[in-house]
Amino acid sequence: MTDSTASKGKFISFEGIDGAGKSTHIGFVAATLAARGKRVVSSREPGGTALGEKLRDLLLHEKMHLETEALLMFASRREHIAQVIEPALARGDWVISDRFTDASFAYQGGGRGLDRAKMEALEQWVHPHLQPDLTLLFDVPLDVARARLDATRTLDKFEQEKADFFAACRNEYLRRAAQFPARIVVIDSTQSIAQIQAALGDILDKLLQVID
Ligand SMILES: Nc1ncnc2c1ncn2[C@@H]1O[C@H](COP(=O)(O)OP(=O)(O)OP(=O)(O)O)[C@@H](O)[C@H]1O
Ligand SMILES: Cc1cn([C@H]2C[C@H](O)[C@@H](COP(=O)(O)O)O2)c(=O)[nH]c1=O
Repeated sequence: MTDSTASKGKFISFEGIDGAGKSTHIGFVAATLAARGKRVVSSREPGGTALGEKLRDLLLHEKMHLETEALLMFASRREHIAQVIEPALARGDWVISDRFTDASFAYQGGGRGLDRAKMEALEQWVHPHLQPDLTLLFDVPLDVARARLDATRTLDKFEQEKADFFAACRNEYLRRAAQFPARIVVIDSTQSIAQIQAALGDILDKLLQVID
């Protein structure tokens, strides 16, 4: 949970393996919150700042050592937290981030095999007192995600990975959902977009009821 003494807004992260469908729903969640009178800041990782977007370009297109990749993800995150997330929460705005630290555990940890303890050390260093209030984990079988990706785009470095990489990412996401059930809500992303939006509406209603 966010540190209530340091922040007044709420922080929602979107997660899932590439092609799970998370980005499709960010606009819907932002519009739902805005209709309920919340000021919303939408952002993404890696990225979200001028420097973070430069790091994103490197991360998504250049080969690099696994630990360099993990460190650059957290470098982008440090900048994102300092420049975007913390100021927005302090103003009372809601922050929606397309990925946050669960992605590092899933991709660099699960997918690439980086020791979880190293990731935990980076997390403690970079954001010891900040966690999303809610994480929406869009979960789909690998073949569904792959078919969605193949239908739509030129693949980046991560999206070109093989099925066993994404299986390990997905397992780590689901392991974390089991570890943090109060924060991470798993959404069956094989459902239609309309069904998912109905489920998201219910989740947001509950979150807003707790607050209002
Ligand atoms: N529930 C759904 N049913 C059918 N198609 C979907 C669904 N959700 C998303 N899609 C389609 O799948 C494709 C990938 O969706 P999207 O870009 O949201 O995935 P993503 O998880 O954000 O991927 P990435 O993390 O790689 O950006 C898009 O063409 C989108 O329209
Ligand atoms: C934050 C973060 C991201 N990644 C990977 C996951 C995706 O393949 C890309 C981001 O692309 P998206 O389509 O915009 O989601 O980066 C990662 O490996 N580790 C991270 O911490």
